[in-house]
Amino acid sequence: MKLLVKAPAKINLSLDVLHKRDDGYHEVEMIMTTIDLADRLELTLLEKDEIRIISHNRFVPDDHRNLAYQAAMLLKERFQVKQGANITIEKMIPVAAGLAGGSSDAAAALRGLNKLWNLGLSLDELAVLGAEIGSDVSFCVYGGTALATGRGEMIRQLEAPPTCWVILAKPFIGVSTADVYRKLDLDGVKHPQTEAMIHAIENDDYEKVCQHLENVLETVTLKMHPEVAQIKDQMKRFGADAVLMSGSGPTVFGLAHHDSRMHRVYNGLRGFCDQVFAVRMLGERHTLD
Ligand SMILES: C[C@](O)(CO)[C@H](O)COP(=O)(O)OP(=O)(O)OC[C@H]1O[C@@H](n2ccc(N)nc2=O)[C@H](O)[C@@H]1O
Ligand SMILES: Nc1ncnc2c1ncn2[C@@H]1O[C@H](COP(=O)(O)OP(=O)(O)OP(=O)(O)O)[C@@H](O)[C@H]1O
Repeated sequence: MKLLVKAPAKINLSLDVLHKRDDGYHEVEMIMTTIDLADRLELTLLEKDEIRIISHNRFVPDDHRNLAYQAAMLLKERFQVKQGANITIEKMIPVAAGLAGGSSDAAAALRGLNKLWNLGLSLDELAVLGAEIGSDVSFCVYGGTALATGRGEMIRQLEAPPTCWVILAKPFIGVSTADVYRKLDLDGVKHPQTEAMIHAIENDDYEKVCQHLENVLETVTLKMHPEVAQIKDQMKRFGADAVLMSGSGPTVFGLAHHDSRMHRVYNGLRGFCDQVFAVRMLGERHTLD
C-alpha cells in the first residue's frame, strides 16, 4: 500500500515573543498560514519493523535526525505498531529557511502513517503528539490559518486571509532557530498588534493585514545577516505591498494583490536570491491531503 501526502510550508504573518519561560522556551503569539509551496511524502507500508527515510536532498538527514523519522518512531512506540514504512521525501521547501519544512514533513508523516497503519487518531490527537517533536508541528498537522500560543503548540483556527500573492525569497544562508531565540533581547522591541491582525483577517481587510505584518525575531536575524534586510528593501523597492521575514528567517516574503505587481517583485528578486517563489496562501484547513 502506498500513500501520497502533501507537506505545505508556513509563513508567520505576525510573530510576537512575550517572555522566556522557565523551561527555556519562549512564550509566543503567532499568526501562521500555510502556503502553496509543499514537500511531497510518499509512504509505503513495510511488513517488517523498520522506518526508512529516502531523500535526494543533501541538506536533509536520512536518519533519526529527520523529523519525519521522529514522527514515525513516536507513533510506533506510543501505539505498539509492528509494521514499518518507507518515507520518501521530495523536498521543495528550502531547508533551515523559517518555513517549517521539517515540521511540516513530520506533520505529514503523522497524518499519513495514521492512515497507513489504521491508527484512527483524530487531528487533535495528532497535533498533541506533534508538539513532542517540535513547536511548529502542531500547527502543521492542521494547516490553514491559526493563532499559535504557548511555545507555539496551542492552536486556535482562524479564517483564511484575504486572497493575494506571496513572493518568497531565500538568501543562501541558513539560520538556526535556537540561536535566534537565544540572542533575542526583548528590551525595547516593537511588539506586533496580534488582535488587530486577527481582526484584519476576520474582516478580509488586505490593507490592514499588510499594515500589521510584524515579527520580533527580525531584530536578531537582520542584525546577524544584513543581506536579509537588503532583500526586504529590494522587495519594497520592486513594489511589494508589505514585506516581512518568516519565522526565525532568513526567508523574506512580500505580499502583492495584483498579478502585475507579483511578476515585477518575482522577476526583480530572481537576480539577487538563491531561491524565489510566487505562491498563493492555502488559507483553509483540511485541504491538505
Ligand atoms: C520560529 C518559529 O518557527 C516560528 O513559527 C518557531 O517558533 C520555532 O519552531 P520550531 O523550529 O518547531 O522550534 P523547536 O524545534 O520546538 O525549537 C527549537 C529551539 O528554538 C527555541 N524555541 C523554540 C520555540 C519557542 N517557542 N521558544 C524557543 O525558545 C528553543 O531553544 C528550541 O530548542
Ligand atoms: N524533513 C526534514 N526536512 C528538512 N530539514 C530537516 C528535516 N528533518 C530534520 N531536518 C533538520 O532540521 C533543520 C532545520 O530545517 P527546517 O527546514 O525544518 O527549518 P525551518 O524551516 O527553519 O524550521 P522552523 O521554521 O520550524 O524553525 C535542518 O538543518 C535539518 O538538518
